[in-house]
Amino acid sequence: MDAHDDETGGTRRGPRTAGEEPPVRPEPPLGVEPPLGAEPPFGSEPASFEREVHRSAPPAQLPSAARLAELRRRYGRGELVESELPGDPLVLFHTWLADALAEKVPEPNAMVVATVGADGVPSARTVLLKGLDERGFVFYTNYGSAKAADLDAHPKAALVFPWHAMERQVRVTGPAARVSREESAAYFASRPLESRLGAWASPQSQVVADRESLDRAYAETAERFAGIEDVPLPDFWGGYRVRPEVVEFWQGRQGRMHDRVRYRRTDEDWITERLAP
Ligand SMILES: Cc1cc2nc3c(=O)[nH]c(=O)nc-3n(C[C@H](O)[C@H](O)[C@H](O)COP(=O)(O)O)c2cc1C
Ligand code: PXP
Repeated sequence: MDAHDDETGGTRRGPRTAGEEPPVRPEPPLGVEPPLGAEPPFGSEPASFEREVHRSAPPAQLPSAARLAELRRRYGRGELVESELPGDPLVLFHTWLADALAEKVPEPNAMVVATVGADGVPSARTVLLKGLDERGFVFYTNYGSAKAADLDAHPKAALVFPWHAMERQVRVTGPAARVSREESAAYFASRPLESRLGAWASPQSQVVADRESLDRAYAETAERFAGIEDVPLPDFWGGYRVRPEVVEFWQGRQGRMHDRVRYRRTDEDWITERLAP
């Protein structure tokens, strides 16, 4: 069964009909993900990124403004049909996440989290969604980070799942609160050792002298916990849960006449509304 035809998903996908233009350019094949845990160990020779991007000459031709202006994609993979939408936005979210996983969207659980600082300035950055249930969307971070300071000042967040390959976007807004220490500890214990050491070693969002000082901090942390398998949860690290109050689903359509459906939480239920694209 085509995942988009799932009745609970409220979305449709079908072949292009006669007379429709083909996409401007065929999509390149998606990269093959290495198996989990296949990354080289911390401190080993980095991937070719640094050599290729930072040490080589700049590309002969930078994209011109005109070329940028021509970059666009014509959407038309699916549609959102109100009569088929589930009453609970999390049901639809799960369907869309499953679709993104099935299509091997890279990092399908990556989401942009926007926060507002005490000074009213917004900030946004990518984090990974690590838990989801009726209570909300969970991510983990350093409680001394800039985003944590923002959430201390304004405990509300906006999330964006940018599933471009699916021609889909999901937006979520709601209050954000720290998860329990037990929940953070359970998640922390599930992380690879090197990431647990990294959490201890990195004063996230602080200015540091140079790369070497970070590497030194990591090496000192590794030494401090040498032989200890159960590296404990730092008290400055843990999760946030964003309780969805508004969830908007966006499906790209032709002519920029996209489908947008917004769910708004009421005392006992959800209201759905269609928004203009
Ligand atoms: C794909 C991706 C996933 C990331 N996941 C996380 C995450 O789950 N938690 C986190 O603290 N930072 C994560 N980061 C790093 C953040 O984007 C950000 O650089 C860091 O949290 C510091 O943000 P802040 O200074 O605004 O607090 C991720 C970055 C990328 C590109
Ligand atoms: C700094 C940082 N903390 C936490 C995470 C969350 O992911 P994980 O728990 O899988 O390392 C990431 C993911 O890139 C990250 O970069």
